[in-house]
Amino acid sequence: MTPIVHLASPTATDGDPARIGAHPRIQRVPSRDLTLFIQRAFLTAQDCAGLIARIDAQRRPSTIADANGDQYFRTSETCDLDHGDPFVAAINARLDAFAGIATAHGEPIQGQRYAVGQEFKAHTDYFDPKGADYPRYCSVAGNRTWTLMVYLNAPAAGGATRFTKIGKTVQPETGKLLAWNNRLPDGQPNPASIHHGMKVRSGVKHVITKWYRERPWG
Ligand SMILES: O=C(O)CCC(=O)C(=O)O
Ligand SMILES: [Fe+2]
Repeated sequence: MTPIVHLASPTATDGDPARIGAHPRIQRVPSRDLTLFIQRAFLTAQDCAGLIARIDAQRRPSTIADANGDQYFRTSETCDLDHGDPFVAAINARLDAFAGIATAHGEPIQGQRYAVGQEFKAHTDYFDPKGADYPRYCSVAGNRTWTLMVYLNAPAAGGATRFTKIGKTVQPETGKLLAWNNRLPDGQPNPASIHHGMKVRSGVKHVITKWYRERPWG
């Protein structure tokens, strides 16, 4: 079990790279074009196992916005984690504390599961403001701002995350967190945040994804 830690909920509406960069054991990926942080062992193996069990119990086919005609663009499965579950709520509080962003600005955590051959081709997490699905996904809460993603395990082969524009590939590792800003300093979407969840070659890969919004969610 995750110890119950009472974290003060942050009040900021956006992530602050200086604050995130000051966390212990944090690494910043050198890039002029993207603010991207890595922290190994953000979650324990026990936390990860608890999340994997919940994801496996509740999964559905993953979806994308702005369908592009490629039915193999995102072939994984997704789980909408239940935030009424105290275990999930505790992990959510830790993600918010890490991001330094008010809980109200976060979407519920999702789990993603990739079997052999499954992937999520190169995409951005923000919604294209000119895309047909933008009003549907963004009219209330605005666009996505920061992404936090945690690998829950390391598949036997494959499943890296490749940031194609900045030329950085991150290997899955149990409990390793990635955090990046999907926006430029002026608030516009940052195309250099494009990334590819590469095919799993052997084993199964699980991650959680946590997205923050410009305005409160829901
Ligand atoms: O699984 C990965 O490595 C990337 C996942 C991802 O990019 C997403 O869910 O938006
Ligand atoms: Fe993504």
